[in-house]
Amino acid sequence: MHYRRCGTVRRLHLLHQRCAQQQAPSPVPGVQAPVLPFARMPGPRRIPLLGMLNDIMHLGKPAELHLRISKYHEQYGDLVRLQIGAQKAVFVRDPHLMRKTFQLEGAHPRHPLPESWTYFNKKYQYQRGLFFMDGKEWLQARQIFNKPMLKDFQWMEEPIRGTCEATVAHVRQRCATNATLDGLEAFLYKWSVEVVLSVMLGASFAKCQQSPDFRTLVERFSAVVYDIFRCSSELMNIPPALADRLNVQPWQQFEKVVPETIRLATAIIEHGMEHSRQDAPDGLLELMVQKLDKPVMMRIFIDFIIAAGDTTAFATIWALYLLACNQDMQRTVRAAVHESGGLECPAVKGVVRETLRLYPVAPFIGRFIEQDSSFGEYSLPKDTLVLLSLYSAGRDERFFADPEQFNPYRWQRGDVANRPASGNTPSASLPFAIGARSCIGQKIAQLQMHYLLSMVLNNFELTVGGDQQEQQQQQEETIKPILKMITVPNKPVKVCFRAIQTDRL
Ligand code: HEM
Repeated sequence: MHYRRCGTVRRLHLLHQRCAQQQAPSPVPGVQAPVLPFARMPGPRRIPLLGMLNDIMHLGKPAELHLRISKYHEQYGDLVRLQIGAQKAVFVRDPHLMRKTFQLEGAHPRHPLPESWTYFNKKYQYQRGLFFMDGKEWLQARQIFNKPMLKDFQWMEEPIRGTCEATVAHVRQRCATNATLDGLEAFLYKWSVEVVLSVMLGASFAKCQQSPDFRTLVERFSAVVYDIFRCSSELMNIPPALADRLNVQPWQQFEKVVPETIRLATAIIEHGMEHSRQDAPDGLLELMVQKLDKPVMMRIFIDFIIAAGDTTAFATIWALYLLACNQDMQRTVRAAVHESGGLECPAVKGVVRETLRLYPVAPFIGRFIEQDSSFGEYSLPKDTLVLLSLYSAGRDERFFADPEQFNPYRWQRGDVANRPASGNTPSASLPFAIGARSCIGQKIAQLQMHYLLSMVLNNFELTVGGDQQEQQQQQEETIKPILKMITVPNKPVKVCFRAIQTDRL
């Protein structure tokens, strides 16, 4: 599938780059380039009288923020200064400065939080998990999970593989009569929730799954976690205090589903603990029970599931979509999976990296800067919010050759043919962030996506949009990424899974 940057925009971009180069202070060997004041950083002008209203208007529809920011980068360059309400903010597209952002985050990195959640947490004095913690409390909790989840994570392979096998068997059943898997989002949500539960409970998860009560709990739990995503994304369009005051429907629903999630999560944990293998505990829950009080354990557990649900489900939808739209590449990757005989061959890893480059689930990772610093040629005041423009950087031809092309092989070392003259720049795509506060679920997400995609390629041929060629073309042409907290398709993606003869999973 090709998306091409329009010629005029590209010309404007090159023109701007040239102007920026001309304006930049000329570097004299041995002499540090002068640091320009923050106020000189380019960006759209703020009209003082309109203040906040102007900020909101020039940012446009929240669902299209990634496009608006891309336009600003075309217009102003790799750094764009913006005032968002009272907050000084900078959008950055340059890979070197994106990495530098994580060096400026300090020992207890702070990131922006979704307003609907912070409002809700405050209203109900509700304590949350890792994503919402700060300072020492965050660091203490985080240190418990770094080693088992990011460093020595091999123990997670078995439970995750088991859950993916069960999911693919389920797809086979459901697609036996109708190749289009209806309700793909909800289906993959349940899979994400089950994967995290299998990591939490270890081998006991399969045992718990034999109980119909437990299965009903998990089913219900996945549904409410999905509801949470739906309401919070609708609440993006309205300040939460106003949503609460007007008692709008998504707010009412939000207030209903959050306590329900807690109730169900408690029931699941209690069931899991009751049935866990006391002789050989092998899940994360065991470690949490040893190291954390029950209330803290609960909130971290629930937040793992909330963080896992939408991110992995939608990243996988995008991966399936890209494979389904690119038939030749799909066949090549399938052949590579067959040849490797495993579930994590470089081609499949490339599919995941490529998917997250084109559709970064979190398109604007943010960090508040800990102290006055220099940033490129500018100074950056303490507490400035730096936002990484992952969507724009991932589609920039300076960093990726033929950037709109889905090419999982560009990530393989030594693949000279697919490298741009200036080289591929992997650090222009940081979908899980880096540094002390990067995604704690990165390995879970990667393992589960590698396994599921390999199994799917072994078992099915993927197409989009239904049986008719016309329907397929329509889906390819009209599916666009929009922001609903994370990057999602603007309408449901229809993927057809046509079973192929195989003796492997
Ligand atoms: C494709 C899937 C995923 C992507 C792209 C993703 C991306 C991210 C990113 C970019 C962050 C950093 C956000 C920031 O600092 O502002 C983050 C944080 C986090 N992620 Fe993920 N994530 C994914 C899956 C998961 C999964 C499966 C889990 C389950 C454990 C998870 C749990 C978390 C948690 C708890 C945090 C907060 C960490 C902290 O603040 O210390 N994520 N994720």
